[in-house]
Amino acid sequence: MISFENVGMRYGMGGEVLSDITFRLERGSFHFLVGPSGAGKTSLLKLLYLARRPSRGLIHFFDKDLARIEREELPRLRRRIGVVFQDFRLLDHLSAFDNVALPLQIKGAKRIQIADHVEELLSWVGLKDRMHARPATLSGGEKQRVAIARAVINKPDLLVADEPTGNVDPEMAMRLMHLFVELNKIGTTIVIASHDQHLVETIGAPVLSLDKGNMTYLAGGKPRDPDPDETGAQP
Ligand SMILES: Nc1ncnc2c1ncn2[C@@H]1O[C@H](COP(=O)(O)OP(=O)(O)OP(=O)(O)O)[C@@H](O)[C@H]1O
Repeated sequence: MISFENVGMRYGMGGEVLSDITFRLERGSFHFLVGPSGAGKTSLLKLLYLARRPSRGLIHFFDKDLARIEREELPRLRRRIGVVFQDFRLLDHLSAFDNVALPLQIKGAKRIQIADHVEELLSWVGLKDRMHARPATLSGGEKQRVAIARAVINKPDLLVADEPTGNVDPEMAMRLMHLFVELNKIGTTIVIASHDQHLVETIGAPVLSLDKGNMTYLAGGKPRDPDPDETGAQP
């Protein structure tokens, strides 16, 4: 579904922050993206959610050559991608409920369906009581859960998440992973950047590993559905 061939990326006139990146994401696959701070994970995710274009190499996106995709076509493609940003990017003037409802409203869903669905999802991520709160009054972990709910509510074709469990406790991290695994089961292709080695090992999905802008290995594995009650504690 998505392939990178010798892709390089730089910011402005700076040096390459990604070099010769080659990999393939099959439709419905689930990968973790790991690597030390500054390795290029967020930069690679930006290419994946079409926020930036590569400075060299070939990217096929939803089986189309990215270089041939017209600028006007990009918003339509972006609507097929759910993104959990590292800094959440919630809309401050909207409640948690309205932030999560937004992708469904844009899609033209009926109000009653939106209400049921948003409530169900916010309850699942433990925010039933905080539904009407504005982002400014939410903790970091609460904001992160709103951001995740907003990214998954639409059942996107591709979900890209940057450290989506960085601000929550191990029990909630497992619960959120369960959400991603369930989404993956119904066909969403998933890429999650994470520093949490325990989580990566517990889920057991294949791993894309970056170091200083180079992809160092692609390890195998099959994502396992975590028990939402699992605490994530080390044995
Ligand atoms: N907007 C930018 N302009 C210029 N350089 C940038 C920009 N964003 C990131 N970089 C540089 O690109 C390199 C890769 O950064 P990136 O944020 O992709 O790494 P990362 O692996 O996601 O790091 P972390 O785990 O700390 O989030 C770093 O050297 C960083 O300084």
